[in-house]
Formats: sequence, structure tokens, C-alpha cells
Amino acid sequence: KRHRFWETQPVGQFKDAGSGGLQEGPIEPPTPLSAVKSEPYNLPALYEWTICDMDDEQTCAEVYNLLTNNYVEDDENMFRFNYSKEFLQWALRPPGYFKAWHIGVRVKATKKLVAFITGVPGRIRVRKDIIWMAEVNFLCVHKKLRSKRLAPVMIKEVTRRVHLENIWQAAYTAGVILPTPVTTCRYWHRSLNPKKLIDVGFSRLGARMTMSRTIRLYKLPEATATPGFRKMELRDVPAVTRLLREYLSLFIVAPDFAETDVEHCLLPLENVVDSYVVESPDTHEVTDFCSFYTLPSSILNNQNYSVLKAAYSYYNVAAKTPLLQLMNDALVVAKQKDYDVFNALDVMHNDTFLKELKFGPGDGQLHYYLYNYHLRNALKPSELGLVLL
Ligand SMILES: COc1cccc(CC(=N)NC(=O)c2cccnc2OC2CCNCC2)c1
Repeated sequence: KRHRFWETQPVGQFKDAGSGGLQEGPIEPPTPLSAVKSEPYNLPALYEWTICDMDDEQTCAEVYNLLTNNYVEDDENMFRFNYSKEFLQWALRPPGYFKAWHIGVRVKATKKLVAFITGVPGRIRVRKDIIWMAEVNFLCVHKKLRSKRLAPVMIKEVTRRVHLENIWQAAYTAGVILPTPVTTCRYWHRSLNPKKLIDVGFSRLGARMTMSRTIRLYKLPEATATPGFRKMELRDVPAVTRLLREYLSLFIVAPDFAETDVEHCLLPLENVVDSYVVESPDTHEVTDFCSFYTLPSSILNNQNYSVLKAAYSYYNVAAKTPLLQLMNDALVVAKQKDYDVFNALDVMHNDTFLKELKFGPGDGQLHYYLYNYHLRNALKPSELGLVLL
């Protein structure tokens, strides 16, 4: 399949597949900052670049509305991601973020926001190398401006602004295959509200299953089972950071979290991210951790419902508590909070609980990519310790 843009980029090319030659590591060396293009790339005549200041309520609302109406849909166009404004502000302002990497495209004449792409900086370890990368996300072009080749120039522009900060690698995901996936994950769904999921067409009634049998099948306890299971608090940040760094060291690609990162990314934020620790009742030591983020989807065509409330598994560390029990407690609290479904990728050790906790396989895949970094072989999902929003 032609990838006339990606064939011009420093990414693993399909034609080079399997050639033992290339060493693992950066594909292109950094260039001197003086050699980085100092002016933005040219947009088609009617459009102009803009920086989207997410602190500004009106701009944040424009970004929210653009994504709500034009961002990623499932393969059957029944659902569309509906990131909330609070979520976007949280996701786009981690420690050390750059406003200049929150890039919009406006129609010159009307100032209408018609496209968006973002990067946030983060340290990512690949094997033993710790590398500053841009996590690129939220690439969105208004439905009416598709195939105007806006995406390539937006990707080049965010790359240019990342280079200006002396960062030469990036990480991103897509539901489509591009040159060349670092790994390809499957996603899994655990029904929490099976009646609604079937009504909106997210799930189908199993063969030889009645609705009441299905509701019974997915029923969860009213309360969590693990003694000492409680919401994470600021005072837990040092212990959670230690737990998380230890656990993530098991994977080939994973974030290199400092306490400031854990404080931003994992402290509970209503309707954005939920995180729980297990504090041993006798030693008061924090022994385990689990978290999920909130990403609702608009239901595009249903008489009874307009929003699917979905929780997405984030980072989970089961050091003392069995992972199965820890994740079942995550399901219990998600159900208590009225989520309809709990989603997870088969990354890290997730495949050890998915089937047993009654997750069903989704019908799509999520591909992970690294920009300007060559890995000799693709990873298994279980070798990946990175969850992007
Ligand atoms: C249910 O509503 C949907 C609305 C849009 C797309 C999809 C299918 C899909 N593409 N799902 C995922 O990409 C996905 C499934 C499980 C876990 N994380 C995921 O994606 C995350 C990470 C990448 N950025 C989007 C959110 C579902």
C-alpha cells in the first residue's frame, strides 16, 4: 500500500523489513538547532497556524468541539471518542509541556478551528536508553477537509517544533497500519452494563444467552475485596513511583516516570483519571496500585443513549496482591462509578487477567510507533509498558 508521506520520514520502512543491517537506535542523528527550519511549514492558502492555549476556556472549548465532531470513530462508525475538556487540559499539560506543541489550523477568513495536532514531552526508556520523546496525539482534521493532505504538513510542523526543543524521537499510536509498528496490540472490553452495551450495539447477546443470563454473567460484587484498597493520595506519590519504576523496568519500552510525572499523571482527578493503592492494614506499606482513565464515546445513532461511559486501563502494579484480584477490584469501583465498559490493551501483563475477568476481544487493533528510532524486531505486546491516552 502506498505511504507517499511516511516513505519520506525516518521510520522503519517496509522495504527495509528484516534487513539485519540497521543498528538499533536513532535512524537519523540530531541536526544542529541552527539547521532546524525556523519558519513554520506552508499551509494551503486559506489556512493559518495557531497555538491552542488550553488554559483559555474559549480555545479549550473550540478544541473540544472539533474533536467531539471529527475525531476517531470505531470501524463501524457507531461511536466517536469524546474526550472531555478537563481530560484534554490534563493530558496536554504534563510537567515540562510546551504550549507551542498544541498546534491548531484555522480558516484565515473565519478563524474557525479545523485541525489539531499535539505533542507532550516525556522520557521513555527503550531497553537501556532513556530518551526524551514527544508523545504525539489528537491528530484531527475536520471531516470536510479530509484528503487535502493536511495531516502530512501538520505532522511535519509538530516535528519541527519538537526539533526546536532538541528532541529527536516521538511515540504515537494509530488504528491503521503505517510504516512500521513497534508492536500491534489487541484491545479487550469488560462489560459492566451489558444491557446498555447490547442496546447501543457495542456488544451482541451471546448465542444461547438470554439478557438476564448475560446480566448475571457480568455481575460484580458491591464492594472491593482487597483489604487496604483505597483511593491514591498525594502522600502516596513516592511509594507509587517506586512501585511503578520497579514494575516498568520489566518491559523493553516504557516511560521513565519521576515523582513529578506520577503526581500529574496518576493522582485522581474526577472524571479524568482514577487511581487506587493497596495500603497494608498492619504495616501501612503501599504494596499495589491500579488506575484507569475516563474516555467517553459519543453514541452516533441510538434512540435511548448518547454517551458510552468507558474506563481505560492505565498503569497497574500488583506486587503483593494477585493481579487478578487487583483488577477485579478496579472493575468493582468502575461499576460503582457507573461506567458501562472497562477497556484494556493486551500490553504489560494484562493478558494474564483478560479472559479470566470476562473481557471479550475487541474487533480492532492499536498499533504503536516510534519516530526516528529503529528496533531490530517488533515487540510482543507483553514487552510494551507504555499506555498512551
Ligand atoms: C467505543 O468507542 C470507540 C470510539 C472510537 C474508536 C474505538 C475503537 C478504538 N480505536 N479503540 C482504541 O483505540 C482503544 C481501545 C482500547 C484501549 N485504548 C484504545 O485507544 C486509546 C489509546 C489510543 N488513543 C485513543 C484511546 C471505539
